[in-house]
Amino acid sequence: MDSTYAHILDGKALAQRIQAQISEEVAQLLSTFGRPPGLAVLMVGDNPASAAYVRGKERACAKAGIASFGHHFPENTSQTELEQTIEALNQDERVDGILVQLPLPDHLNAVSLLHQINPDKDVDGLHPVSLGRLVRGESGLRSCTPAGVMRLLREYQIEVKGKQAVVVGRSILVGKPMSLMLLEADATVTIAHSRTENLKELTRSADILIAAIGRTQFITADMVKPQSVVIDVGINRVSDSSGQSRLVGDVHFDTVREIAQSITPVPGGVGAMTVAMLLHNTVLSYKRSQS
Ligand SMILES: Nc1nc2c(c(=O)[nH]1)N[C@@H](CN(C=O)c1ccc(C(=O)N[C@@H](CCC(=O)O)C(=O)O)cc1)CN2
Repeated sequence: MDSTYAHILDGKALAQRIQAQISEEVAQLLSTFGRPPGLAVLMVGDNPASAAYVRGKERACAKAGIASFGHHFPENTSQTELEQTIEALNQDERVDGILVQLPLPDHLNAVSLLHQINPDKDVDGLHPVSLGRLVRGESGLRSCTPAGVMRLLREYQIEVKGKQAVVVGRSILVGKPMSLMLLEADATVTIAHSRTENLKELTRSADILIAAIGRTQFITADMVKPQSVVIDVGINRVSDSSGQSRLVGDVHFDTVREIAQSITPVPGGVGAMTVAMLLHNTVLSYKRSQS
């Protein structure tokens, strides 16, 4: 590796290692308790990106020996039908985890559906009870993407305690839980967003910068503190001049890697960790139901 470039935090390789460990654990749990952990995924419509993520989750479950129960609904499905399905899954003893793939079509109320999931099966960590446990620092199911970031930082032995962390983005899926998890790990946390004034001043103060703003290559080298850790949560599909499409993050990787100490790539960084953490949460929920 050229020493002037940042160290690459390889989420894909780490996710594969975690998933291999989960497979071994699932085999043991199956022989002890006589059934595998189960994950139900609800998907509405045929958004191609969501369909690809759901397929990825189902493939990962199959590889780990986790039973997956796919519920794929047409675009015009009603709120009531989804509520009834969630209620049935809440009662289903084969199902340890339930998730609603986001985003949902506009006519559906995602928040109300997420509230209906039994918090003990909330493997996406998006139910108010799960988020409340996070706020209080109690153990519980943590949202997958920020949990994946924390695991990456831990595995690469990146010190979080006492560091200045700036999270750019305030979504319920990433920005808010990410900030709370960093706080839980004793970082000094600032949340920035699209309305933040003097954003560059803030991001340049970050020892750990989390980009989760949903804007293609928004974080440029002049916004980054030299020798900092840059975590890119963005996933944006772009087309080049020849019409070829590829994924890029919220960070301008080619320039930022010249000044950061460590950086996650896109693809191959945080995204892969999301699925590994989902499997982790499903197994955690299963083990709790057996004890
Ligand atoms: N209910 C949920 N909906 C959504 C979530 C979520 O955590 N829960 N997150 C995203 C999408 N997502 C999982 O659902 C997800 C995103 C990215 C990846 C991933 O593996 N990315 C790879 C690239 C994959 C590719 O080539 O397309 C990477 O970054 O390396 C997995 C899952 C929104 N919805």
